[in-house]
Amino acid sequence: MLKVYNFKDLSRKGIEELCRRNVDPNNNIRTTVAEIIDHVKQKGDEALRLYAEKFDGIVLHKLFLDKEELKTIAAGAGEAEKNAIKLAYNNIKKFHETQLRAEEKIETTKGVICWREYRAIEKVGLYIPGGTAVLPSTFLMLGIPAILAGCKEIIVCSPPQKDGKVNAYLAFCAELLGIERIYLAGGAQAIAAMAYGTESIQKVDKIFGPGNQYVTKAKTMIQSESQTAIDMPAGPSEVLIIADDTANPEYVAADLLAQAEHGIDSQAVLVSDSRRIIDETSAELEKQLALLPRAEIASKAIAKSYAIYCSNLNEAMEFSNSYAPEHLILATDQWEAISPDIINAGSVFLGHLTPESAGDYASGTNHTLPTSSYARAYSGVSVDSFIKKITFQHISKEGIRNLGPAVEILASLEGLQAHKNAVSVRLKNNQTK
Ligand SMILES: NC(=O)c1ccc[n+]([C@@H]2O[C@H](COP(=O)([O-])OP(=O)(O)OC[C@H]3O[C@@H](n4cnc5c(N)ncnc54)[C@H](O)[C@@H]3O)[C@@H](O)[C@H]2O)c1
Ligand SMILES: N[C@H](CO)Cc1c[nH]c[nH+]1
Ligand SMILES: [Zn+2]
Repeated sequence: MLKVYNFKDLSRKGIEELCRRNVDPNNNIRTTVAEIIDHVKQKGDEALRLYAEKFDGIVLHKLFLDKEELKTIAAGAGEAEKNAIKLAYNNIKKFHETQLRAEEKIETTKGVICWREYRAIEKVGLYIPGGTAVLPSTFLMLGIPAILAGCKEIIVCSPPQKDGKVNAYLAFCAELLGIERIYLAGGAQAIAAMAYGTESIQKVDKIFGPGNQYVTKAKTMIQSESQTAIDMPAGPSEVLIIADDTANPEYVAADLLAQAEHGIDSQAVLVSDSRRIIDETSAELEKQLALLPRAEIASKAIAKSYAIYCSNLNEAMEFSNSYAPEHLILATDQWEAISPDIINAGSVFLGHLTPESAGDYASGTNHTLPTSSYARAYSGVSVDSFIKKITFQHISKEGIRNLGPAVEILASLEGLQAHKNAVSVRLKNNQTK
């Protein structure tokens, strides 16, 4: 069922081809998204209503749900589900709290003190996907670090469901997080609204959150022209599993399918030095797929996925680093020995009993992660994503005497006299006073 490539037969170009995903070769997505962005810029709320009708099949009179409405909707959430959400909330909070650490002040030269302080980004926009599946877990993954960082304005957008509302679990997350409003906007139009502002949605400084190819393309497009930053390109989910002979094919297949069921553009890759594991995982995939409610979606994603047969785990890791997966699972007893060789990955799951789903929901790490090989350069969302680190310095009398002459020379060698003067006038006063 999985198409198998032999690593040693792959040229460099062949590897590059296999690692390429979710490109938009004919610019179809770009063209659609550009139109949507333009329309939202020109027509504001009117465009949001039009797209809600076109893409989500709902005529919206009001574009948001307020605190009272969210409270009523949240009352429909069951106790077991609320308890699971609370457990996830506590673990995610515990893990993210450790990320807020003040840095030390450093005396770089006697009398010259430099340090960094963080300040929260004031206005942030969170996008919670809700097309093929509503993801309350994403609300926790974005809301918790935003609140820990101290962001003042948190705008939340999610596609309206068929009843023109959001589901009870999303509403319950809003209650837990103390977020009093959810805007009913999805797709590229929600991103454009947060980037440019409309009558009801205010422009934000940075947009966060995963989404399908339309959402991700919109994020990358608005960042170059709207003065709104983005967290990263966090598109269709993907997983790469390195599995050796110690792996359990039942677990490996289940982990591949867990990401495949997100959407038809998801990708699940198996890299193994064991032919047996590849064959048995393929058989397991067939078996498990047949039982999945979202089998149609998952089987389309699996059809675009593949396995790589390698001679050893070093080759497997070489392929994985080229692929730069959003999620990397090391399904081997050797995970401790090989994990230092990981160079590119969004989030890593070690050993046979660490399913990727644990990180998706409740272990504590963030599930908003770079896809499409952006894990080469981006990290997943964390509290850091919601803050800016500002540098400070203070120079004393002694400090300017020690540092000033070097700055004067450096300014001269760059031919920047005014820069030099800014030091010279102080040195002159410092000597005479
Ligand atoms: N990388 C990550 O961290 C991460 C985390 C969670 C989810 N995800 C991914 O997020 C994605 C969620 O996708 P989704 O579709 O379920 O929800 P979504 O909320 O991202 O997108 C739904 C919206 O897409 C728009 N849309 C749909 N078809 C369109 C079309 N033909 N033209 C223009 N706009 C269109 C509609 O406005 C709709 O409301 C999945 O691919 C999942 O794998 C990624
Ligand atoms: N796997 C997704 C990140 O790619 C996150 C998620 C949310 N719900 C389930 N899974
Ligand atoms: Zn998932």
